[in-house]
Amino acid sequence: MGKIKVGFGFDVHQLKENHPFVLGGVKLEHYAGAYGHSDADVLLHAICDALLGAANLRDIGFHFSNKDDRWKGISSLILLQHVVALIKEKGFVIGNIDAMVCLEAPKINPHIPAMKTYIAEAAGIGEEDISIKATTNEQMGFIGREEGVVAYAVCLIERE
Ligand SMILES: Nc1ccn([C@@H]2O[C@H](COP(=O)(O)O)[C@@H](O)[C@H]2O)c(=O)n1
Ligand SMILES: C[C@@]1(CO)OP(=O)(O)OP(=O)(O)OC[C@H]1O
Repeated sequence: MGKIKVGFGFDVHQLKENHPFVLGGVKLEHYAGAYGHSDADVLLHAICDALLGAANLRDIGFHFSNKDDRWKGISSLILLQHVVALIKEKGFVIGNIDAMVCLEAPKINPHIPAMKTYIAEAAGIGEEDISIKATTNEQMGFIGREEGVVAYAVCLIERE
C-alpha cells in the first residue's frame, strides 16, 4: 500500500432557468443554474469524489444520499468538510487538487480566486494547492446547448 494516492472525480448537473447557480461555493449571477438535491455545486461534488476515490471511501452518493432530507439544499462546502474529515480519519492529508469545469456560460475566470478561497477554507489546505480551470464545449452537445454543466477533478492525498 503506497503512501501517496491519486483520486479522480466527475459530476454533471442539469441547468434550469431561474435557478440559483452555485459553483465552487460562489453564487453566480446567471439566467440559469444547476439543479440537484443539494445546492448542486458540480465542482465541489467532483472534488469530493476525487478525494473519496483517493482514500478508497466509495463516492459522494454513498455518504450523502439524495433520498436523505439532511442534505436537501445543503451547501456543498459542508459536504466537502465532511469528506475531508473522513479522509483525515483514515490518516490522509490532501496534497493538491486540480479541477476542470466544462460550462458554456457564464465565464468563470473572474470567480476562480473566490472559489479557491472557499475551497481552501473548507478543505483546510492552501489556495496554492488548488487549481481550477474552465472550458466551454465549443457550442457542441448538452453543455454547448447550456443544458448542463460538468466538472472533473483529480487529487493527490498522502499518509500523514
Ligand atoms: N465557462 C467558462 C469557459 C471558459 N472560460 C475561460 O475561457 C477560456 C476559453 O475557453 P474556450 O472553451 O473557448 O477555449 C478558457 O481557457 C477559460 O480560461 C471561463 O472562464 N469560463
Ligand atoms: C449531493 C447529493 C446529496 O444531496 O445530491 P445532488 O445535489 O443531487 O448531487 P449528485 O452529484 O447528483 O450526488 C450526490 C448526492 O447524493
